[in-house]
Amino acid sequence: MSLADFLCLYRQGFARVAACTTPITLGEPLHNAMVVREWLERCHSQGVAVAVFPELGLTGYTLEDIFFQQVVLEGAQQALLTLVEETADFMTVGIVGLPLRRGDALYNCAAVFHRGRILGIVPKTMLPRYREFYEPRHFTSGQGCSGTIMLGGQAVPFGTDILFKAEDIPGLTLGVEICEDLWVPQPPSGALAQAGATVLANLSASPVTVGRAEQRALLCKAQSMRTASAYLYAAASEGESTTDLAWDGQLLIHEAGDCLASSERFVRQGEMVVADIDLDRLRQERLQNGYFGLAGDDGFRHVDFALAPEVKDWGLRRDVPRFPFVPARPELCEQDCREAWGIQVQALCQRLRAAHASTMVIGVSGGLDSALALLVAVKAADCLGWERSRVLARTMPGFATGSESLAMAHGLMASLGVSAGELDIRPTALAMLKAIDHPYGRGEPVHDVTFENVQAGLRTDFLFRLANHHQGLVIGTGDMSELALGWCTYGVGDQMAHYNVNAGLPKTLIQHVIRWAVGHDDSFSVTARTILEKIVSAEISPELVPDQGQGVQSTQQVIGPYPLQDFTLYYVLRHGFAPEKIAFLQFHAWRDAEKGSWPLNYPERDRVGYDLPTIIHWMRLFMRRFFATSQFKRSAMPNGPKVVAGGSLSPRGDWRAPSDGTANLWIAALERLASRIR
Ligand SMILES: Nc1ncnc2c1ncn2[C@@H]1O[C@H](COP(=O)(O)OP(=O)(O)OC[C@H]2O[C@@H]([n+]3cccc(C(=O)O)c3)[C@H](O)[C@@H]2O)[C@@H](O)[C@H]1O
Ligand SMILES: Nc1ncnc2c1ncn2[C@@H]1O[C@H](COP(=O)(O)OP(=O)(O)OP(=O)(O)O)[C@@H](O)[C@H]1O
Ligand SMILES: NC(=O)CC[C@H](N)C(=O)O
Repeated sequence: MSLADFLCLYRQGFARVAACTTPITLGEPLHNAMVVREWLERCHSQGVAVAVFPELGLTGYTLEDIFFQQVVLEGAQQALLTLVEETADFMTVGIVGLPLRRGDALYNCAAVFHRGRILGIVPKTMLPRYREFYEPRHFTSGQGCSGTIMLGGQAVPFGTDILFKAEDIPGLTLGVEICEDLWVPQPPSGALAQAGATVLANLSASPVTVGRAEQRALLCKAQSMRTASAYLYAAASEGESTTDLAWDGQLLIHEAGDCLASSERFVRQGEMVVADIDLDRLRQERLQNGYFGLAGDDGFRHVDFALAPEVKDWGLRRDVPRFPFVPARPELCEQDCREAWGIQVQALCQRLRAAHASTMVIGVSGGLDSALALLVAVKAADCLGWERSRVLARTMPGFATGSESLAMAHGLMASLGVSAGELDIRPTALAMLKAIDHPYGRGEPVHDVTFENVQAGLRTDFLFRLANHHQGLVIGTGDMSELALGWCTYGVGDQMAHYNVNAGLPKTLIQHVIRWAVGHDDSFSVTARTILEKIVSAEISPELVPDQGQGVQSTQQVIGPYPLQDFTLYYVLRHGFAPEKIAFLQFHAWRDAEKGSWPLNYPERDRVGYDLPTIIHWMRLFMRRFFATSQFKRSAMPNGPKVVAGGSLSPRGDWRAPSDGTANLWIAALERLASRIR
């Protein structure tokens, strides 16, 4: 095992796929086959596992009654055999379209071939006969077909019940359908996917009309999402007859609802799109929802082949976002922020009404999380028609509170028109430290976890008693990343609240939601905006340990950079990926600060890269804290809404796990990886 293994996409649960459209000459199968051969050679040299070409591409789709001419049918079959022979050295599985006679019926077929062998023939099921289409005049539907066909003296599997499985690439199983098959209420690919096909290939000859490109994209996107699969679509282009129609050669690759690649249309001389699909993602998705792969005796035939890709760094032809919780595209980021904000406010309003609360109580530190929670509280008050003075905001300086934070907390509270106040926790904290005989109580500079938690605990204590006193609810501020890492003080501490509006938001999203909210809500003043901009730009710190020349206590120096930890959280929580896979993705996303896009407004100074050892270092810490030491805090966490599609950590919702587990398997996997790359 080496770095090349680690970097090889085929060792990390990916497969490279392609959709191609080639120029054809109507009724000249051998010529067309040799063009396909050239494109397959390109696919092979780029490490492509599967390449799909258009419907009836060896002859052309628009031959009409010429399909009944013997020389055409014999020529097509011969062209296929020649193509298969001439591509025998290629790693790529080719899928081409041609008419094939079986008995006394003619079928519109897809031929699937690999390393000199025809793996199977799939006939088209749904034959359109409306408007511009006349397929039943020439072809018989393959519905229910399950047999063989003689090709080049060999019996080849023929039917709509075939799954093509790469025995050496876990999760790479191919199912095939043809054009109209996708346009019907129940496309054959639905059953193919349920029986195990993860990659669905569609050979198409779809004449272009105004608006049809969007319809095709919609169908491909929806089918890939519904079937938790990769959907490859290749439409016919130049060379098809324009007697009554035109041909744009649209190419699409979707994965579970995401568009990974799409082509220019109306190009000449053919085109191809390539993308690396995440087979692990598809398999994990299926494992979680339980609708797939019910049994081996499902009535489908399985044709196995060995892909045998060369093990090397083929690169990764796929965008891996740095921030899985924060889209880099500004309009998508805006959309997510608007949704998150709406969810937080709606959820809080409902709880306040149901609990017949008279006030909201919140501790405001001058930091990021309490700033967002305060904004949400203010907005909920506005929505419920409450005076903002019913939001009881308190800043509570402790032993390490900086003057900047204190000033920002006061400024923020004042600018929002809430009922603001200051509660100095130091005398009570000192009394408590003395009472438990802590060295700090005797004047010694001992700043251990007890010292920290006494402060965090007393703040919470004050807030809860204030809430009792004013018939209020304590609004929690802790975010999802802190919950993932156990970065909060349990029970009598910031882990507890009556209702936590931030529990579903990862730290990397919070700054964007704050920016969005103040930018889109006129009820927040210019002063509030200016203060919030400063809060968003400040170093993240719990301010529990005094600065003694070592600088302000930095959260990310202890628990790692939040961008990396949120990245790991997303893939652990949403996809259940193994550490090595997450490291591979993280490496691609974060290794080069110059490459890829950054979210709008992301500070220049934070645009950094991380090498693999650093990634592994922080992932080790994540795995230990997430799996071994912090679940007990989540198992007892207060109510609060799920916000992001990546998941939530509620023990009543997305994440149910034992409070006494271990992280040994994850740590061991990371140790193995670390020793390989050393
Ligand atoms: N499985 C389990 N089931 C039940 N209880 C378990 C347990 N494992 C440990 N425990 C108990 O829990 C204790 C540990 O939990 P806890 O008392 O919370 O203490 P702990 O997690 O050790 O400390 C809290 C940490 O969070 C940081 N913090 C606090 C507040 C705010 C922020 C912020 O930036 O937002 C950060 C703070 O700097 C400190 O490092 C253990 O000492 C043990 O007594
Ligand atoms: N000085 C303080 N005054 C009032 N409340 C505080 C103070 N310090 C902490 N808190 C409360 O405890 C919570 C956790 O503290 P912490 O400082 O970790 O979070 P934060 O300042 O809101 O945001 P960040 O984690 O980004 O610094 C705060 O959100 C706040 O509700
Ligand atoms: N060749 C076909 O089956 C084409 C029919 C399909 N409805 C389309 O327009 O794309």
